Amino acid sequence: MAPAPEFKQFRLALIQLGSPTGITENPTETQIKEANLKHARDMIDQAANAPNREPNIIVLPECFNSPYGHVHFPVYAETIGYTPGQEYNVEKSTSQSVRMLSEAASHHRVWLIAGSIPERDIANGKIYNTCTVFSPEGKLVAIHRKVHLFDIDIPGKIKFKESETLTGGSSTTFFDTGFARIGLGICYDVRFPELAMIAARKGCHVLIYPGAFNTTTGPLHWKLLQRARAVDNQVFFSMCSPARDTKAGYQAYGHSMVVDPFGEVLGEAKEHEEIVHLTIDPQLLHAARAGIPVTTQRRFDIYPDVSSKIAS
Ligand SMILES: O=C(O)CCC(=O)C(=O)O
Repeated sequence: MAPAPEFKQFRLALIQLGSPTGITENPTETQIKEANLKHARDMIDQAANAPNREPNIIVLPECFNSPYGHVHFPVYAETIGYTPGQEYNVEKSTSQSVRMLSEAASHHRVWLIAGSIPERDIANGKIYNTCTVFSPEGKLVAIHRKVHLFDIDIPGKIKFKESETLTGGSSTTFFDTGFARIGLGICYDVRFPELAMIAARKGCHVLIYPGAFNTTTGPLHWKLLQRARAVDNQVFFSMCSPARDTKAGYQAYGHSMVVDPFGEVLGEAKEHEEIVHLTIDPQLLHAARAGIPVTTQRRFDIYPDVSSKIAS
């Protein structure tokens, strides 16, 4: 593994994306996707052009091009065809989302962590919840397929079963910029500390998880989990949500945020559409690690089985 780049100060913008307005009544799926993509593009422009706060990284939320729900994933899924470590030809991509996102990243010369979209793998026919990452040259440089599928049932509150149509990814993902190593996850992945821990051990300074919690588990755990992952690993931790749409079948919690390596919330949106602009200062990471040196105090001798299933 290549050494992590030196961690330098940079600016981050989280787009808490709302639903597009002005869609015709009873729109087709094609019209909904086109409106979602156009709205995302407009908001990327807005984030990139913020005076005196031009970001180095822009983040979109989970499932930004489709409604959120297992019945929608197969309908909205696009084929990407990315192989890690191999050059990807965006011009030849059949994914309209990938083409739009690449153009937006290169137009603004910005890193783009493009939330997630439903992805169909042409080789096995399976559908994944996939985050794509674009460099300031518009190159697709990484994808993360949501590893842990959101299958929950809280009687009377919320039942959701992504596994009815989705398959979980099978790798941890990070990528290097000129100013930080960034680790990725998607939403429910935040509940599994091992994923964040592995990314931090591999040298990630900042972990970014597009997400879409709901109005039941959001108030309970959204902030708690991000603060926990930040403190466990002494890294910056951020999740970017869609804005809450009270007319949608699935109401996202909102509250996109960034937590620093001490566990303090650096910035947080409310429920509506909003762009959170923040500066990420490496000094906070260095100060947390120097003052509370857990990163050098670990007792690997007593927890070698941390990532193995313990026989019952
Ligand atoms: O973990 C939760 O409570 C919510 C997860 C979620 O909404 C998702 O994975 O999409």
